[in-house]
Amino acid sequence: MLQVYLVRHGETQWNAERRIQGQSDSPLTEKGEQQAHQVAQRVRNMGITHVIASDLGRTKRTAEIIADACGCEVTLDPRLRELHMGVLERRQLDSLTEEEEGWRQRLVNGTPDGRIPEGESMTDVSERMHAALNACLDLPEGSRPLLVSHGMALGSLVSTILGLPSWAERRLRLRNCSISRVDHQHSPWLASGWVVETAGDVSHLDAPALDELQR
Ligand SMILES: O=C(O)[C@@H](CO)OP(=O)(O)O
Repeated sequence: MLQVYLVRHGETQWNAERRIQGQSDSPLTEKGEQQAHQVAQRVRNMGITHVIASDLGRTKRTAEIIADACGCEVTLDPRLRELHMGVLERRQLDSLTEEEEGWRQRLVNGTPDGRIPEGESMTDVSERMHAALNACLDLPEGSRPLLVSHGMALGSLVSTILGLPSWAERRLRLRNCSISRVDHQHSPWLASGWVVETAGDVSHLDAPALDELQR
């Protein structure tokens, strides 16, 4: 049975400032670096064979710290990027106008194909996340990959595996450097395909950062 670990990157400067990142980027804070080391300690003896990360700086840095501890290389996969948040990227959440907040709400509350102008829909992000996850099925027998990605991207993946709409990600708390795990099972009795083993585990972190959108 293929087991795939899913890790959200460490806290960034803009997470701490409640600034929307999407496919824009900001560096890990000191706390974010510390969280990445704590995940690395947690997974270093778990037999991870591949560390695959979104190509944004915050995920790359988190992945490097984890890969270093696991003795593997980082591979980049742009399909693991965060949802593109269009014209609202780089903006501070509390500075949004009523109209802008409306775009964001329509997106997170599941208006079909809702998107921020110039951004992606939740369906777009969950489709590319599933493609990246399914690519793990082509790895050699016995592989145990760990993917480093983002809050909404991972949330939409886990939600849709559960059979929920992609915007159910708002109901999942995937904090910075949380670990989730999904397994691919073949079973004549249970559901075949991807199943969720764990979501949002932060027991390895001494001080979980508060998610910027959940404070
Ligand atoms: O892009 C962002 O601002 C947040 C949204 O949840 O995602 P992440 O910090 O996981 O990249």
